[in-house]
Amino acid sequence: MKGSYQLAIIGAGTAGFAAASIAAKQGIKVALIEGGEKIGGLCILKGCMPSKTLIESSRRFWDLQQAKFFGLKVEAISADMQQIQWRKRKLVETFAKYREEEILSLPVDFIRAQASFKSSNELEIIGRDGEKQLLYANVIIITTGSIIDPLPIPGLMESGFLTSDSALELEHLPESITVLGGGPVACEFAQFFSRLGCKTTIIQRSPRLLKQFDPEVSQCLKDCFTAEGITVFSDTQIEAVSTVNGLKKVSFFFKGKKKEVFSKEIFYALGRRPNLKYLGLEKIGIHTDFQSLEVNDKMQTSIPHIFAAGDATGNFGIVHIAREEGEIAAKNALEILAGKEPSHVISRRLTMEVVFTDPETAMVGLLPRNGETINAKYFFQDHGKAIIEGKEQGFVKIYAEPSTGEILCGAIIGPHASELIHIVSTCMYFRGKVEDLLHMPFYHPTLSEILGYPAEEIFYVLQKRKEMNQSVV
Ligand SMILES: Cc1cc2nc3c(=O)[nH]c(=O)nc-3n(C[C@H](O)[C@H](O)[C@H](O)COP(=O)(O)OP(=O)(O)OC[C@H]3O[C@@H](n4cnc5c(N)ncnc54)[C@H](O)[C@@H]3O)c2cc1C
Ligand SMILES: NC(=O)c1ccc[n+]([C@@H]2O[C@H](COP(=O)([O-])OP(=O)(O)OC[C@H]3O[C@@H](n4cnc5c(N)ncnc54)[C@H](O)[C@@H]3O)[C@@H](O)[C@H]2O)c1
Repeated sequence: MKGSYQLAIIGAGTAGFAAASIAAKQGIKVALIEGGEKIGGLCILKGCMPSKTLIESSRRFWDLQQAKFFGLKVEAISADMQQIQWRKRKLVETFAKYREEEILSLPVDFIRAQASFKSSNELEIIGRDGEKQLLYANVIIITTGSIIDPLPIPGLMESGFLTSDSALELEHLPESITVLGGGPVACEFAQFFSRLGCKTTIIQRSPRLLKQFDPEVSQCLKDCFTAEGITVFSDTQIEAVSTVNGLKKVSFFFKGKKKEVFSKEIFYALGRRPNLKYLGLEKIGIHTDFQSLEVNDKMQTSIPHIFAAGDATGNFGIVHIAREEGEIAAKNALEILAGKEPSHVISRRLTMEVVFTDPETAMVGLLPRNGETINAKYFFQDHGKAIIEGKEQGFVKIYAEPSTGEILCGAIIGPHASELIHIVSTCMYFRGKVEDLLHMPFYHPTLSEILGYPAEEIFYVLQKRKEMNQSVV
C-alpha cells in the first residue's frame, strides 16, 4: 500500500494543480498523482503557451509585411522555423520548470505515476519504473485532461496527418495544407500556416467557423481568412482521405457535390475527448461514453465523493475554467471530509472564450437563446485608434437585458479583442448596465473607448422606449 490520504487528485495539469493548491492550505493529507512524461499539463506543454508563442511569430511576420503602409521600409524578411521553434522550446521549458517548482512547494505528496480505480476509494498507481501499488483516499478528484482521438475517417490513418501536438514541433512547413475542422485549433493553426507561406484550405462540417461564437463574428473571421488567401469550405461532409502522387487528397461533399482538395499535408483539428479510457471508471459504476464525464454544478460525479474538473469532463477546453472547476471541486471535497454537504457551485454566467486569430475573437456571457435582448455593435473601421493602428477589421457587440439595461453578453472580433473583452466581463461581474459602461472614463485615443459606442446606442434606445411607455400611460 502506497499510503492512505484524505484527498487524491489524479492529474497535475491546470485543474489538478488548482485543486491541490486549495486543499494544501487546509492541512489535510493530499496525494497529487501525475502520470505524464513531463510535468506541466496541456496548457504549458502542448496547448496555450507553445501555440501562442508560434502564433506570435507569424503575427509579427505578417505585421512586418504591412510595414510599407506605415511609411516604413523593410528589406527582405523571412521566417526561420528552427529559430521560431527554439524560442518556443525555451519558453515552454521555463513555464514547465516554474510549474514544477510551484507543485513541489505545495505541502502535498507529489506522486509520479499513472492512476486507475480499483474501487471507489482505492487507486492502483503504476510508477514510472513500472512498480504497482495501491493508494487509499477518502475523496478523489479526476483531472486527467483530454486527448486527441482521431475520428475513423476512411484513409486518414494510412495517409498520415499532423495534429496540434506534432504541428507544434514542425521545423519545416509544408508547401500546402488542408485543415480539417473549424474550431479554435483549426482557426489558430490555419492562420499560422498560411501567414508563414503555406497554401491553406479549411474544410469544416459546421456552417460557420467557431460555431460557439456570435454568428456575425464567425462570418467576419471567414471574410478575413478569405481576404488573406485561406480557402474555407463550410457545411461539408468529409468522405475520405487518400494519397495520390505524393499529395494527400481529401474528398468531401460541399453544396450537394463531391469535391477534392490536394495538399502536401493534412492538419487534423476535429476536436479532443476526455482522457478517461484507462481510469477503470466502469469498475466503480461511473458510466461514460468517453465523450464526457457527467458532473453536477458542484463538480461531483454520480459518486458523491468522486469529483471531476477541467477537460476531463468534456464540457469546456479552456484553462481558466479548468482552474475554477478544480478549485470548486477541492472546496467541496474539503466539505465532504468535514462531514458537510458540498455547497460550492460553479457559475457559467461569465463564461468567456478567446481565439487567438488575427483579428482576435472573444466573447463573454451566454449568447441569449430565448427571451428578448437588445444588442448594438460598433465597427473598428469607424474608430480612431483602430484606424491609427491600421487594424480596422471587426467590431464590438453588446447584448443587454431590455428592461434593466444589464449587460448579458459581449462579442468582439478585432485588435486586442482578448484584452478588450475583460472590460465587458468586469462590468458583467458587477452586474453592470450599459449606462455604467457609458459613464466610465475611457482615455482617448484608446481601443477600449470603442465599447462606449454600443453601450450609448442601447442606452438611448432604452431611454426612448421608457419615454414612449410613459407618454402612453
Ligand atoms: C493547441 C491548443 C491550444 C490551446 N490554447 C488555449 C488557450 O489559448 N487558452 C485556453 O484557455 N485554453 C487553451 N487550450 C485548452 C487548454 O490547454 C486546456 O483546456 C487545459 O490545459 C486543460 O487543463 P486540465 O487540467 O483539464 O488538463 P491537462 O492540463 O491536460 O492535465 C491533465 C493531467 O493529467 C495527467 N494524467 C492523465 N491521466 C492520468 C492518470 N491516469 N494518472 C495520472 N495522471 C494522469 C496528464 O499527464 C496531465 O498532466 C488549448 C488546447 C490546445 C490543444
Ligand atoms: N484559444 C483557446 O482558448 C483555444 C485554442 C485552441 C484550443 N482550445 C481548446 O482545445 C480543445 C480542442 O479544440 P479543437 O478546435 O480541436 O476542437 P473543437 O471541438 O472546439 O472543434 C472541432 C471542430 O471540428 C468539427 N468536427 C467535429 N467532428 C467533425 C467531423 N466528423 N467532420 C467535420 N468536422 C467535424 C466541429 O464541428 C468543430 O468545428 C477545445 O476544447 C478548445 O476550446 C482552446
